[in-house]
Amino acid sequence: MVVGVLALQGSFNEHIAVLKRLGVKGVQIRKPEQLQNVTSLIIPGGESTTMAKLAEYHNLFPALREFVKMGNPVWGTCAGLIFLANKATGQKTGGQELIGGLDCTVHRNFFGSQIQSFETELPIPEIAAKEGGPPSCRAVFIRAPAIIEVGPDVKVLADIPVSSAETASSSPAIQSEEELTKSEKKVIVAVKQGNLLATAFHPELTADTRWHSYFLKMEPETEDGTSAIASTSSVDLTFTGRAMIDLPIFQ
Ligand SMILES: NC(=O)CC[C@H](N)C(=O)O
Repeated sequence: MVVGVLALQGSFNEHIAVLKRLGVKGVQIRKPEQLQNVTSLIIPGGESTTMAKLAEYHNLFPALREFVKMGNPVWGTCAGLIFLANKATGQKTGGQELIGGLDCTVHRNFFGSQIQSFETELPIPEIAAKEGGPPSCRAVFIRAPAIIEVGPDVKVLADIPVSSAETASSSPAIQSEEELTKSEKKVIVAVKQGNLLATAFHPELTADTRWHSYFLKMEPETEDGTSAIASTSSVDLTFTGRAMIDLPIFQ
């Protein structure tokens, strides 16, 4: 199994390192033709406008849209979530190109700027049910987006009460209460739609490999019907200390 990781900017090496821990090869993707050599793709966090300009420069958008349309498993983390969304609000002047495919509206910097980055314990019932381990994970939000509207075929995997997102209520990014999802003023931070997975936070910056393991199982099964990798229940799930929030890759 070979997983592509879009390597234009951002935390692509961190994703490749987690895949390696799970015994899976991750390859950097910078050119459209490289997508032919992989069956799934991770779009990492970074600076989404910069990533979009680089993707345009390398003429990657048509091939990325085709890759999504073919139903290949694709996981967008943070900026990668923005790439996959059909609609993004809070964009920079002039906007940014999106791949689309994920039937949702994302707010690009919902929680505010870099200094409003935060970490929180996030309940992940679906992931814990499938991957074992604790019922929550340490979620690292860096100048994070959030999903403010989802279509009927989108399954919510995690959300957080806006109040618990520390600065969210004072974040300049929120236009109005109406922008939030209707249910108890929660904001959605992880979804799945068919073979598309999207998280507003960075599992690649923690020691918890369950999100990667969950994504890999979205891969086609092997000939004998087993999943392509073993479960991660034996993996040490303790958090490896302070996340790399100030990394330049997220500036
Ligand atoms: N950590 C991230 O990927 C930040 C994404 C940021 N909201 C942007 O649009 O650039």
